Amino acid sequence: MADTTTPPEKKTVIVYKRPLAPDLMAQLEQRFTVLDFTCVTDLTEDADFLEALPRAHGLIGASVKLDRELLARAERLEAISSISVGVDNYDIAYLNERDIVLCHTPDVLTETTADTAFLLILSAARRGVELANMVRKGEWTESVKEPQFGVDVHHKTLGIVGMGRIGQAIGRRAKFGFGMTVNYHNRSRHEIVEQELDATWLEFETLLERSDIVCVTVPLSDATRKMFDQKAFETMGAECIFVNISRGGVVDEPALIEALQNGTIRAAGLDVFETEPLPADSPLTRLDNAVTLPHIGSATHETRFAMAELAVQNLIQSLQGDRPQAPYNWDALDRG
Ligand SMILES: NC(=O)C1=CN([C@@H]2O[C@H](COP(=O)(O)OP(=O)(O)OC[C@H]3O[C@@H](n4cnc5c(N)ncnc54)[C@H](OP(=O)(O)O)[C@@H]3O)[C@@H](O)[C@H]2O)C=CC1
Ligand SMILES: O=CC(=O)O
Repeated sequence: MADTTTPPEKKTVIVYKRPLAPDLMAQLEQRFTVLDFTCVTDLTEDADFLEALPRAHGLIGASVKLDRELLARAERLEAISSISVGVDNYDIAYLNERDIVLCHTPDVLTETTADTAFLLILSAARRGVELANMVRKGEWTESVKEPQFGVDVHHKTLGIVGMGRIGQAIGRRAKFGFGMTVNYHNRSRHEIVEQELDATWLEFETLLERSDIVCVTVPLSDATRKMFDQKAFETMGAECIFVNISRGGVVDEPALIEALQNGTIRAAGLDVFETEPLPADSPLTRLDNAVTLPHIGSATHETRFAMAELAVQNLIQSLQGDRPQAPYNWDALDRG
C-alpha cells in the first residue's frame, strides 16, 4: 500500500545580516526552508522581513536589536542563534517568557578579541594611527620629535574591568607578553586567575586610580550601562589610556569626548560606540588621541568562520529539540 502520510513540514529559518559560507548555508538548507535577508541593511524596517517573521522557527545573525515588539511578530519562533558572544541585542526576559532558546558564540572569539584589545592598547599608547596618517599624507618631513612620542606599554599597570573569557585572555597577553602588572574589577572574584596572572581584585574606583591603561570587557547590562562617566575619567587621570572592546553603551560618550578634548585622560582606543556605525560627524573620528575601529573585535577570517560554524550548530541542535552547544538562557527555559 502506498504511504499516504505527508512528510512533516520543514521548519523555516531566517538568516540575517551575516552571510554564511556556502557549506554552512548548505547545512541549513538540507534541514530547513532558509530565507536569506543578509543583504538587507535596515532589517527592522524591511517589509519582506516583517512579513517573513511570523513563519520563522529560527533566526541566525547578529548586529540587529531584536526587541520585544519585533519578536512578538515571530509567533512560531523557537530559537535565536546569535553570531556573537554579547547578547545585549535581545530581550532575554521576553525570550525566557516565551521559552525561546537564545544561543551565542563564546570561546571561539576570545583570543582574537583579546588581540584586538592589544591592537587598540598599542595604537593608542604609541599613537600608531596618528603617525601612520602623517606618513600617508606626506607630512613626514623630519624625524619625529618629543611632542609626537608615545608612551610605553610594557611593564605598565593594566586594569581590566570584566575578568571573563576575554578579560583573562587580555590579562595573559599583558602579564606574559608585556610584563605588565594586572589588576581587575569584576562582580565576582576569580582566585585561579589571581594566581595565574598574579592579579589583584580592586574596587572600581581604586582600579581606575591605579591603572596606566584601563581595558573594558564587561557585557552591556543595566548594571554596566554608562559605568564610565565623567567621574570615572577624572579618576583615571591625565596619563591614563582607556580601551573599550565591550559595548559603546558602557560609556557616557559625550563625557569621554570631553575627557579626550580636555586632556582629562591621555587617549582612548575604541572598537565599540553608542551608535554604530559611528556617525561620520562624531568628534571621535577627528580626535588625534582617539583610535577608532569599526567594531572588529572578532573580525578575522578564521574567527568569523568559527563563530558562524558554532552558530549554525547551535541553531540545528535547538530546532531539533536538543540542547545546543552554547545556549545563553538554557537554565531559564522550561526544557529540563
Ligand atoms: N568588540 C567586539 O567585537 C567584541 C565584544 N565583545 C564584548 O565582550 C563582552 C565579554 O565577553 P566574554 O569575555 O566572552 O564574556 P564573559 O561572560 O566571559 O565575561 C564577562 C565578565 O564581566 C563580568 N561582569 C558582568 N557584569 C559585571 C558588572 N556589573 N561589574 C563587573 N563585572 C561584571 C562577569 O563577571 P562574573 O564572572 O561574575 O560573571 C564576567 O567575568 C561581551 O558581552 C561583548 O559585549 C565580545 C566579543 C567581541
Ligand atoms: O561584539 C561582538 C560579540 O561577539 O559580542
